[in-house]
Amino acid sequence: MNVFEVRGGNRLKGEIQPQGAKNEALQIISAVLLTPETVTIHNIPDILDVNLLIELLGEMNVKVRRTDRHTCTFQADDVNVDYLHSADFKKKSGRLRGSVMLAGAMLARFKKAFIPKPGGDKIGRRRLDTHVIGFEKLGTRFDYNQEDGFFHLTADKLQGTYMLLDEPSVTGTANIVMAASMASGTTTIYNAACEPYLQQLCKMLNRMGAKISGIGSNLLTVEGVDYLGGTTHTMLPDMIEVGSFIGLAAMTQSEITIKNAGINDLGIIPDKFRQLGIQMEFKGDDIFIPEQESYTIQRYFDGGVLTIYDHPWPGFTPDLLSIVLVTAIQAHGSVLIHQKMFESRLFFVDKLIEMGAQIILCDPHRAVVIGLEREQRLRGITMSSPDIRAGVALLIAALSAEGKSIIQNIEQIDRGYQQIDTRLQALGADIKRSQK
Ligand SMILES: CC(=O)N[C@H]1[C@@H](OP(=O)(O)OP(=O)(O)OC[C@H]2O[C@@H](n3ccc(=O)[nH]c3=O)[C@H](O)[C@@H]2O)O[C@H](CO)[C@@H](O)[C@@H]1O
Ligand SMILES: C=C(OP(=O)(O)O)C(=O)O
Repeated sequence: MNVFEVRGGNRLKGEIQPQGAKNEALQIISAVLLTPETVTIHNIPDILDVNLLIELLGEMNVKVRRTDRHTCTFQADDVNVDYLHSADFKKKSGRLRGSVMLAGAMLARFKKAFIPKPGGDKIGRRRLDTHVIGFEKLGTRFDYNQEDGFFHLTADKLQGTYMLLDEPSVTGTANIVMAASMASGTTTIYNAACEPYLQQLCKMLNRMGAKISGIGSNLLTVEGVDYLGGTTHTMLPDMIEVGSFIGLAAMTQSEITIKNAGINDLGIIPDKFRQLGIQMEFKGDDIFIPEQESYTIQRYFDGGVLTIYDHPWPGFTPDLLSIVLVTAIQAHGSVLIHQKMFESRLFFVDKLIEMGAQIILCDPHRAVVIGLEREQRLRGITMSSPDIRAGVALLIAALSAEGKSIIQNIEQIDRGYQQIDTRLQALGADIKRSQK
């Protein structure tokens, strides 16, 4: 088992560039199944989840050629649909959430798909109803196998229709859009998710010949086409990494420049960190975060305590709430963190409390952070990373703490952050990966 050994307290300095977006990559790479032609993808993050998805495509007989570490060419001209029945697929696909999105593309092209019991973060119930009901509305039959947790999906033909999604599920919308792109007639998807990940997917599909309008809104119209062709796509910078680096800079009192941050696609993210009192300057597409001795959490106009909560895009992404929470630990003032979507994503605060943070966990969804105002440092401890974002939040806490911390289960961090140890070492962080 790999662990990170962290000695906290160093101020960091320098430039860091975000990787390509993980959650976009999982959609885009699934979409290569929609065409027998070549698809070239740039800025692919070199992380566990994405590498596993690429491996799965290889096992399905998709020709994969890595031209460099972050560029791959895919050609799905001889897909082995039967691989999806194999024990190997069940095992591997169950290790990441993104594998569910193979289904939309498979249905569009082969009228047959499986949704595995998905992996991904164990952060509470993560239902797939929106995906399956959307497919059903397009004319798909499904069979749910209680034993293996697999949905078996088949269709004679996909027929466009109107649908109002039960919730704006990110991977669900991606799946339905991919299936609808090659259905007969027009599909209208209302209450669609509209994260930049999805905007990027829709733009890519349009370049392949799809007819999707309403991109960036919660009302997508997809006119089905018979055939999609090859294309080239470049992933946006990972907005969750950008947010993580902003939080890291504030907690460790560091001066950091986030290069090529993709500012136009960050939505409300910079504003949420500004509400914590963090200063930042946009210089072209870079974000400069100055060293700040202190930062003060804003209050509402009426003096009320600030609440930061998650909401479907363009609201604040749930994937950054753990980072906001940890960043508030050394602020002046208090904030209520309300994680509405996931019911098990806040339990990692136990470790932060053990390190000396002042946090009240009100219930599984809400925690109040009372800032320490840098009057007292956190203490290093041994802890285990429960999910990707909590893992990085703990890493930020450890880098700001006094003494040594050991972070176990770092595979969780590696799922989503590319060589985070070496990249942070380059900024002056004392972090070592070792086997225990
Ligand atoms: C691979 C990938 O892209 N993963 C992201 C994707 O997961 P994923 O697509 O799995 O998440 P969903 O958007 O389906 O929703 C996540 C959970 O939140 C609940 N829910 C969703 C929408 C809503 O308005 N209210 C609500 O309560 C759902 O019931 C579900 O349990 O989107 C999540 C929500 O942004 C992110 O945390 C994940 O990082
Ligand atoms: C929850 C996340 O990922 P996944 O959906 O892959 O588990 C995340 O990226 O924060």
